[in-house]
Amino acid sequence: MTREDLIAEIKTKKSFLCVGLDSDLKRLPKHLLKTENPILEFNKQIIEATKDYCVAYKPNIAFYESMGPEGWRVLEETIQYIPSNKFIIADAKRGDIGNTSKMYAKTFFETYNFDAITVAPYMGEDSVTPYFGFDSKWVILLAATSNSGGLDFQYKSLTNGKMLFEEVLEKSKEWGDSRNIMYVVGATRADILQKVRAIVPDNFLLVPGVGAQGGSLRKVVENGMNSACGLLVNSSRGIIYADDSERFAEVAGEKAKELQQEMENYLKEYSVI
Ligand SMILES: O=C(O)c1cc(=O)[nH]c(=O)n1[C@@H]1O[C@H](COP(=O)(O)O)[C@@H](O)[C@H]1O
Repeated sequence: MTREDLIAEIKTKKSFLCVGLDSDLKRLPKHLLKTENPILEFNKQIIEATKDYCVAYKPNIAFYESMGPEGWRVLEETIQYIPSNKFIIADAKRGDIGNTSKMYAKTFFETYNFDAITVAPYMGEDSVTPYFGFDSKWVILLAATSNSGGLDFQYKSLTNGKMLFEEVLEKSKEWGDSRNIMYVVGATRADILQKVRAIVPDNFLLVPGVGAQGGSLRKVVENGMNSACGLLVNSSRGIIYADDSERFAEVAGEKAKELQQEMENYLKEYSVI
């Protein structure tokens, strides 16, 4: 999906919500366990219930890989089920030497037709640039992650005075631009979003960490929204596991709608729509 199409979808849906499909057999509503393919059934019902309120879906690959070949089949069928106007992110957090990265890119962009993949930048330029040879596909580089361990390296100062996450943003601007790179900045890191925006004013940011991890959507918007919105805010557990009864999909839809309505207000407040 192109940047123009993504922005158009955000304006049409009045939403910058990404629903995370971190689908775990252990957390599924019990009645689904009787169906032939519980995870696929769960995903389909979640997608049906949330598709009017979001612009993106983010299957976290670990949840599918962990099931072996059957997990990859469920992943493929899930992607096929997602409506074509949605931005689909492979949350795979890959990163390797160039020829291996190229194979990861083929896997997620060609074999599975994702729009974007999350990539760890630690191995540098030649580990990231192989993802750029694909039309309308995106790299989402980890910059300032939402987890507590994110503080171990990402905020350390380098000899040039910059923090490591700032260096990731600066350096990666030499590799791509706002048409093919997004950055992960956790909602729990809203305090550094202004620093992020000073370096990458135009790029989209993937912001996980609202809901279950406690990040504030308002703070994210105040510090990170730009004139094209520039944000995809993810919630996984807060939506998909909001209820574990037979009403789980309905409740997931309600949770997604609540976030969409808050987002619509911000999009209006910041004159994006
Ligand atoms: O790349 C990500 O999506 C990601 C980066 C990050 O810094 N923190 C983070 O939580 N994530 C992912 O975002 C999702 C967050 O899930 P919830 O906390 O359940 O909303 C999970 O799939 C995480 O793997």
